[in-house]
Amino acid sequence: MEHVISVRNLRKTFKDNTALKNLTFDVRAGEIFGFLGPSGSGKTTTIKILTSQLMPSSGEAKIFGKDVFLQQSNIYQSIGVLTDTSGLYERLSVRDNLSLFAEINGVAKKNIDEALDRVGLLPAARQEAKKLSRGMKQRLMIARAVLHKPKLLFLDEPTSALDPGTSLDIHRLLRKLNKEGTTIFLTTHNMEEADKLCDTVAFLNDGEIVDIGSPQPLKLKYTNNKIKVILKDNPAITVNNEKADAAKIHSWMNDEQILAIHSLEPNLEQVFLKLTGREL
Ligand SMILES: Nc1ncnc2c1ncn2[C@@H]1O[C@H](COP(=O)(O)OP(=O)(O)OP(=O)(O)O)[C@@H](O)[C@H]1O
Repeated sequence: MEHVISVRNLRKTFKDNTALKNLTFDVRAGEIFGFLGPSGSGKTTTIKILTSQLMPSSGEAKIFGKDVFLQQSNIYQSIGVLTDTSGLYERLSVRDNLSLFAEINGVAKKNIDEALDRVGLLPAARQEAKKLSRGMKQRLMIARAVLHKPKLLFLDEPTSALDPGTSLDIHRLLRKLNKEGTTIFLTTHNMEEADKLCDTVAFLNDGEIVDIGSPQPLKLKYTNNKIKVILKDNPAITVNNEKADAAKIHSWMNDEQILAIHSLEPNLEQVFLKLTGREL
């Protein structure tokens, strides 16, 4: 499998503060990769290094097989970066925002309407940016990041300031971009978002990856192997998912007592807590 991002023993120290300690991970072509961690764990520092905005103290970071620090000028052709919603020209229209951005960055303008269409903003092309909702602004920022059709898109907390409905909208958009072939690297501290969107998640704590994998296997790895049974005349009863407790479930079933059975598989939030002792 082709690796779009390869990071080996990456370390970043700011004076006496070690923000990243020996990070090692790979991102496969075509996946949505979630970099999860609480505030201060090193997510933005990692994105900055991967997008060659910040030098690491040591280690190696490659994008499309090329070292990000040796090939700086080429890297921006294959990546798109969205770090926050600042930097829009409030008084310009949606289309003119992209047009000016294209001019400043030497990107062809022919893709503007296609980019607006991809993010569902074509009908709003003439609207002034300052009149857009937060979600629409975020879409415009995404359109800006994908204007040159990058194969890899970096998103730092893409839904952090959005309400749940608008976040869902952005999730749908990211899935669409991913289906069209864009590999996505996103940071978030929203575990539900990561669970729904990501093919792979890496848990970052204090500058270290404490576990990495697909959400479902990760949750199963840390499951406590319990099942919750809700009976007609009783509160919920927790039993072990083991042979010894099978007879109990069988007998409740025979007596038509069972209203519902739930596995007690942990969510990613609980997995993180189990791994680090820290909430997000
Ligand atoms: N320019 C800097 N100078 C000094 N320390 C820094 C600098 N940038 C980041 N740090 C420190 O590095 C650590 C990681 O910060 P980083 O911004 O990468 O975390 P984060 O996971 O992105 O947090 P958040 O979710 O709040 O954005 C923190 O302790 C932070 O204070």
